[in-house]
Amino acid sequence: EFKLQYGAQRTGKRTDAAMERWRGNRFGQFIHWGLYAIPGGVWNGKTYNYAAEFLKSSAKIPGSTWDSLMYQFNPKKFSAKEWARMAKRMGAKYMTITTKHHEGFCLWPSRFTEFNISRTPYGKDILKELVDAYNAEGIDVNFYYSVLDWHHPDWRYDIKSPEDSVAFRRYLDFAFNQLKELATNYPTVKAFWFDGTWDNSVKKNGWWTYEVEQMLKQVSPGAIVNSRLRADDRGARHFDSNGQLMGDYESGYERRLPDPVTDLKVTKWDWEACMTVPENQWGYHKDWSISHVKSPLELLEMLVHTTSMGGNFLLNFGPAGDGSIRPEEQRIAAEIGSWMQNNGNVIYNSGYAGWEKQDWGYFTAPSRPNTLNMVVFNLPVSGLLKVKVPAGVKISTASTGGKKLRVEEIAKNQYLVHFERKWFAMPQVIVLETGGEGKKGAQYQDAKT
Ligand SMILES: Cc1ccc([C@@H]2N[C@@H](C)[C@@H](O)[C@H]2O)cc1
Repeated sequence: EFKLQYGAQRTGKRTDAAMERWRGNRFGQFIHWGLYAIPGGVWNGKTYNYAAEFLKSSAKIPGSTWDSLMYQFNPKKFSAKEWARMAKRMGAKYMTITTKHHEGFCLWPSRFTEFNISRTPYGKDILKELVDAYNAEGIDVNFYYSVLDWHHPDWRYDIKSPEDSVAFRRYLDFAFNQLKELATNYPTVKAFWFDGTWDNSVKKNGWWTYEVEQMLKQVSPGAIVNSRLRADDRGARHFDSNGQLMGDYESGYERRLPDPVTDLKVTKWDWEACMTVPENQWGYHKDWSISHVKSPLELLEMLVHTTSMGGNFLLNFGPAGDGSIRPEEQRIAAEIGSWMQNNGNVIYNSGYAGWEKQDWGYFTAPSRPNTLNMVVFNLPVSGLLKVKVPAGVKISTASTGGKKLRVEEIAKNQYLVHFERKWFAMPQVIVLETGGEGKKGAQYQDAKT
């Protein structure tokens, strides 16, 4: 055990109302929007295949050239209300917006840098427009903030000299002030999503990450921070040197999900996975033909998979420089939304059931006791859905769309739910009622071999 000053401040899940609301929201919309959306991955007629929000580095663009994109930022098609309505139709309960990505450009009129929205032709406070529009739709807003800042002269990747220390301390003060400004000026914001904290400079300043967490929770009671903000006294990140999760939820799953059989450890804490629609594009890229683009159903399965393991799913949208949402993303919002309309109850306020994963799909446990959801993605040709129950649990009924299904106990703690043998265009939900005692195991004999 290490004696830590800046390690985990709590063990176990937070149980306060703000965290229960964040947990119950389950499904969020990530939005990456900044100057990078203007070139959209193309520079001087050349398409760069790496993530569009990294174009400055992949195309080796000088800082002054990149920063002058600010004078072009004037999204004629931007409507915060339209974005919020689309997110509402999709069934998102929260939205996480990049207030400042690695490029350092701020979507709000920050007092601490000129590199912000007020100096663009657009001029207005985009963050306020988004917070107001999404909150008006009943959707919570969270802020993404990149500690890594390519624009700020005092940013350092590592601390190699006394000058680095002095400069980086100025940078940490700047970032602290910006975060306090965000928490103060946008009081309805519920959570802070930190990124760009992997460099040695931040790892050597775990104290600062601890102070930021404390400040945010003082300025904004109930505020939630992700584990990615945090480094401890010894530079350990996400989990402190004693293995305790720092921050309020684990945010290590980026473009990947935990395995429902081998990664069940994640069910012990709150966590969130964030996901791109293409293989690796967070900001708007003009050419999506360069990689696989996930379909609405692939993404819907990821949402259910995540819920089944007690996590939140943050699905990314990258609006174009003119503020429009590309057709692929509109279709995703519409198709996922059509299913969530009727089946959101298997996602919202639902989580890990603790039952063994089966091939046909996922279990989710609603807050109602003695019921369980089966979300079927892979219907077997037999139409028979295998269910293994924890010892002593009995399934009393199974129904889909209010219609009862035959439930057959075939071995100790094992059932088959008899489902229809036909093709379905969307995942099917079966509600199980449990309770009472399973039949005594006596009638099932183990083979003597
Ligand atoms: C190597 C790497 C650095 C930063 C990222 C950023 N984290 C995601 C949440 C996006 O913001 C991406 O730009 C991704 C990969």
